[in-house]
Amino acid sequence: MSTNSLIRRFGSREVGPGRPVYVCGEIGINHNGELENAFKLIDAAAEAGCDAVKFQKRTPEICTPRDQWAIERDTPWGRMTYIDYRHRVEFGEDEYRAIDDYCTSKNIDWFASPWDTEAVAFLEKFDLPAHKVASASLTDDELLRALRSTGRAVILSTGMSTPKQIRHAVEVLGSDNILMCHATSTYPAKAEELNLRVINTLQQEFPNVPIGYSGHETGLQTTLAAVALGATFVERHITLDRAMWGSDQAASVEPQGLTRLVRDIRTIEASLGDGVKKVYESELGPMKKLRRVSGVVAEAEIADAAGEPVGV
Ligand SMILES: C=C(OP(=O)(O)O)C(=O)O
Repeated sequence: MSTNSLIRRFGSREVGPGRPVYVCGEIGINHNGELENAFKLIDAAAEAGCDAVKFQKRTPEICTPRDQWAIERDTPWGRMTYIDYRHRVEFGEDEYRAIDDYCTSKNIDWFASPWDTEAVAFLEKFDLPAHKVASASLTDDELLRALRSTGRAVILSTGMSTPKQIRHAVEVLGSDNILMCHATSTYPAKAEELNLRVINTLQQEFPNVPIGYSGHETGLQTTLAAVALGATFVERHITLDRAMWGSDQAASVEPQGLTRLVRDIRTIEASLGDGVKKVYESELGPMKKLRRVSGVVAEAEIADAAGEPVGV
């Protein structure tokens, strides 16, 4: 199989093996319904060097079970019913137009996970690089069919899903223009339940699908390990402040951490190399100084090493 069958086009960027890891800051609903917060999070993601920010788009009447609409809860905006709260944290078209313009001005992609088919139609008003299927929606065939029909790249998240359910979702979506991410759907996820080797299991089971990682853990090390294991894109929730009100804030990365995460991802991907054993020109000096053969420096060996890569 040619490597190119594993490359997905996201607008002007390419995602897949051999391409820079595509890093997405998941804003989700951490903006708490305030456009100003969304802009600040976009600033943080762009400054950190992320390729994209992501949102979640729901039609509250469809996504909220009818028997929960009237349940009252305390919120930063006072006591309100659950359905009113769901509307309060949802952006409409004007806000997304402003987000679209803002992201363009910052040269950062944005896209979203639609949680229902109306949300797909809503997002299709914009020229987005991709759509995402949240792990919770993996078994929603109607949603998957609607996403397939957009012709855009679709990122399928696989938390809380069995291998059989994942295979079925791939059948519904088709494998030509999808990417898949390994995820554990707990918030925050424990290290012992991240099971990062599943990244390699998915690579083997779906050899023509680029595999990435959607993390909900605290800390950054395990997301960096996912990159070392071959994740071609990475998503982490981002927040302005982990202490802010909202269910996802505590398991999110703050701006400083995001900057470190992207910096370290870039270092790791540069360090992974191409896997071909070679002697670097920069090693010739140390070789001359340090390597001894029968008490003398092996001049011939240096000359040899300066040539073609050495096969092993
Ligand atoms: C919840 C989402 O994704 P994941 O399952 O990857 O966390 C989402 O993208 O809305």
